[in-house]
Amino acid sequence: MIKDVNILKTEILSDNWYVLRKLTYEYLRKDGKHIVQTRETYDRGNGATILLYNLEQKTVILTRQFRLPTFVNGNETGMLIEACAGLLDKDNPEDCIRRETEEETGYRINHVQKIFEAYMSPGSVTELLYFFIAEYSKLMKVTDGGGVEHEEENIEVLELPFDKALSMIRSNEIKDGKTIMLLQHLRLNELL
Ligand SMILES: Nc1nc2c(ncn2[C@@H]2O[C@H](COP(=O)(O)OP(=O)(O)O[C@H]3O[C@H](CO)[C@@H](O)[C@H](O)[C@@H]3O)[C@@H](O)[C@H]2O)c(=O)[nH]1
Ligand SMILES: [Mg+2]
Repeated sequence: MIKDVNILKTEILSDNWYVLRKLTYEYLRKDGKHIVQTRETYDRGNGATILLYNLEQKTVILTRQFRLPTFVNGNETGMLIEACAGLLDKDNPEDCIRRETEEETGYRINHVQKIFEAYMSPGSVTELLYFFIAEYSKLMKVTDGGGVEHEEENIEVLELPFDKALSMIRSNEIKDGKTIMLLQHLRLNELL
């Protein structure tokens, strides 16, 4: 247990798209000694993610898009299957996820259920991610989705049988943390 954490110095190493900081801080160790350490934090704000599911069809809506960080780290095509997600900007998490759902998947949803929140990479990334689920039906489809044109998001929308999506975790075709957590939540709670 450490306590009395005190930030002594903040340096901005990069402030381009998101912000990379170098922080020097001190804390009180349990033996009473003050320790000084330096760590970097990557701040891209907070985010929200959602899994849309249909009880009758036993299907879920996922997206597929190119993710450069995965391409430079072993993902041959760079394409990643993910639950719909987006950064909060100035919205609250619920408004954000409704907006992102319509932009990325083309479904206009109203009732969303928050299930939990999680730090996804707490050793270096500040982001807190808010997790939601919601039921969808064909009637809620209002556009093709695909993401925001001017941001060149090029998002494909996938409708998959739930069991197929679960098997794609085991086969490593789905290897995005938030997506695995959401699919497992549905199974653990016997929602689908
Ligand atoms: N020009 C430019 N665009 C960038 C850069 N970095 C990111 N972007 C773009 O900024 C947009 C952000 O889209 P969102 O839908 O708001 O966020 P996201 O990238 O889908 O993030 C979501 O998923 C992440 C990965 O799982 C989550 O970490 C995050 O919380 C969020 O839920 C994307 O079009 C992305 O390509 C950059 O350096 N330059
Ligand atoms: Mg997104």
